[in-house]
Amino acid sequence: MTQGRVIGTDTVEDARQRGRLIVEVMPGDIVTALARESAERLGLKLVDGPVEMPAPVRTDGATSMRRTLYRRAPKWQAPSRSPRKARRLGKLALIGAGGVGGNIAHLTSRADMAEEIVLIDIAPGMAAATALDLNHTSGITGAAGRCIGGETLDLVSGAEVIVVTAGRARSPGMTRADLIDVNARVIRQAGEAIRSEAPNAVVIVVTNPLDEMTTEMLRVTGFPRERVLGMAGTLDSSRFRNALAMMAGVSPADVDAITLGSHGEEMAPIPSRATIKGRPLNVFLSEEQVKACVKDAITGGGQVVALKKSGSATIAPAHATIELIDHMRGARTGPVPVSVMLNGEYGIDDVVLGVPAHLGQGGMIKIEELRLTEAETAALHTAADAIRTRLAT
Ligand SMILES: NC(=O)c1ccc[n+]([C@@H]2O[C@H](COP(=O)([O-])OP(=O)(O)OC[C@H]3O[C@@H](n4cnc5c(N)ncnc54)[C@H](O)[C@@H]3O)[C@@H](O)[C@H]2O)c1
Ligand SMILES: O=C(O)C[C@H](O)C(=O)O
Repeated sequence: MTQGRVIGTDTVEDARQRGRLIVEVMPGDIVTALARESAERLGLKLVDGPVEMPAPVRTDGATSMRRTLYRRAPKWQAPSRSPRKARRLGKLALIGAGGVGGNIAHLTSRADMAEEIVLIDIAPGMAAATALDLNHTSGITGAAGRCIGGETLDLVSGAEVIVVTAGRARSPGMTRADLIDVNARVIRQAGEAIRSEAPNAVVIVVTNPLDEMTTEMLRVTGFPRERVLGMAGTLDSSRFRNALAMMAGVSPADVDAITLGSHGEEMAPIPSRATIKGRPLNVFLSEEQVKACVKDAITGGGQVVALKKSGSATIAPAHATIELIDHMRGARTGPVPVSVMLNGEYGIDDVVLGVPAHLGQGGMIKIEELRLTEAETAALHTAADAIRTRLAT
């Protein structure tokens, strides 16, 4: 008996809404014309395109599907993908060399991602000490990139990419929004130095509250929106995937999921676009279980804060920042969640919000507008309104 599998959409209605059918061929599948016939009967539009075959696919002689089927769903994650040939950055500057900045320095230095890594921190001696410590690893790692550290912001001069983690982290009982005043001052200082010393840089803001601080960085530097990005979506999406993988008892590499919206109370994980082993979540999880995973993603940062008592997560945020840098230097491709100023995308104007976008050497290339459910779209609008309100008060 032959089999044909049509997967990658939650429901037929969802597939209709998206206007396309996604077929994924897995090793060992027998592909027949059955899927095409079923699709046509259901009135679905098929989108032809190449499908990467993970392994040889047997066919039963039916001709219509062969090895080229339908375009794959976008992949939001790539934990197990082998790195493509990537560009090495020139000068990478890290403003803030604390928990997150120090981990970013470690990861970038270990992977020899930049010719020069400059750490800047107002804490006396701290950035210089970390830079020296990292240089001491080069005899083991063979990394050729040099690290330097100092206390003054003019060290950003000529940087190609600048990551800003300077500022206070929250303590138990605080929301990220509680940091708005204290950290806005830090962002203003950093932004002014960036504007004068590194006018062509792409800036990745990490400091919280993320969307508000990215807005402030845009305002102070006057840079185009393409060059001021906020990191949070890659972290929140990783947390969402981790929660789904644990709940379903599968490897995180089998989970594809994205989180959009604000990096705050109004975070918006997107279950309608999530898959496990290429299948909709409801194949593996109940509605209640998915809700629990959504909650886990939203509260993930707070859970770490509660456990640490002082300070917040540092390791996953550093990896999530590397994901953005990797997209910019060509080590990864495809859309990635990032906070950017919206100019009408998703029906939202003049607010920095987490959305999927393609990144390249000069920062953001293009925002990808996903078809979301009504509830998910409403969640984005709620997040946008909340950010507007916080910035206005
Ligand atoms: N966007 C995200 O997903 C995300 C994730 C984790 C942390 N964060 C945020 O990142 C920020 C840093 O977190 P952390 O854990 O690294 O904190 P941390 O306290 O370990 O490090 C912050 C560093 O900034 C330095 N600093 C403060 N003001 C400065 C200035 N004007 N110039 C240069 N350096 C300055 C401090 O000396 C300190 O070393 C916090 O605001 C935190 O909430 C955001
Ligand atoms: O939770 C925090 O305050 C830090 C960061 O935003 C995170 O999500 O880990």
